[in-house]
Amino acid sequence: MKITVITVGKLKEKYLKDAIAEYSKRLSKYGKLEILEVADEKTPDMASETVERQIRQKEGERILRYIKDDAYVLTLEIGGKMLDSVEFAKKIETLGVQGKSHLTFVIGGSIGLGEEVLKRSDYALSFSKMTFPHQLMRVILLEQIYRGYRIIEGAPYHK
Ligand SMILES: C[S@@+](CC[C@H](N)C(=O)[O-])C[C@H]1O[C@@H](n2cnc3c(N)ncnc32)[C@H](O)[C@@H]1O
Repeated sequence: MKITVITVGKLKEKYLKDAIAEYSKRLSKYGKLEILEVADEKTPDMASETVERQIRQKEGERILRYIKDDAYVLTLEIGGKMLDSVEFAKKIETLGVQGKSHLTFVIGGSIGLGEEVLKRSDYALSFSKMTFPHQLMRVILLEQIYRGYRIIEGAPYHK
């Protein structure tokens, strides 16, 4: 299975880069992983709703260019469906059985995802009602995908 993670903005902190490198290495056993970064837009401190919508739209256009027609798209949304780790593992496994061999996860920028990206989504996935920084969200997502594969193969990691 191929997994693409589309994110907004460049990862800055070394400790996050190290964590991404570690989980990318662990995940390489299970398939091809690619992490794509699209440029973020500068968000003014006191941006109006209209300006924020325009920013989400611009970032969204960049995200959509990276989404392949055959990809099954999971957008990360606070208001999406919450799964526990076993359910998430089952979701990945079931998609594989259904022949969905290319999963694309999309993490929004600091003000979230635009409408057009949400429309392209096949599944809205929530990691809780709490808001996580988008850069940290990458690490949490990769760890959960790795955990999912370990659960699927019955390995002891998730205990
Ligand atoms: C800082 S958050 C954006 C907050 C923005 N107000 C919103 O509601 O989307 C950046 C991105 O991280 C992801 N994210 C943050 N917390 C999340 C959560 N609990 N579940 C799923 N995704 C989350 C989403 O993709 C979000 O677009």
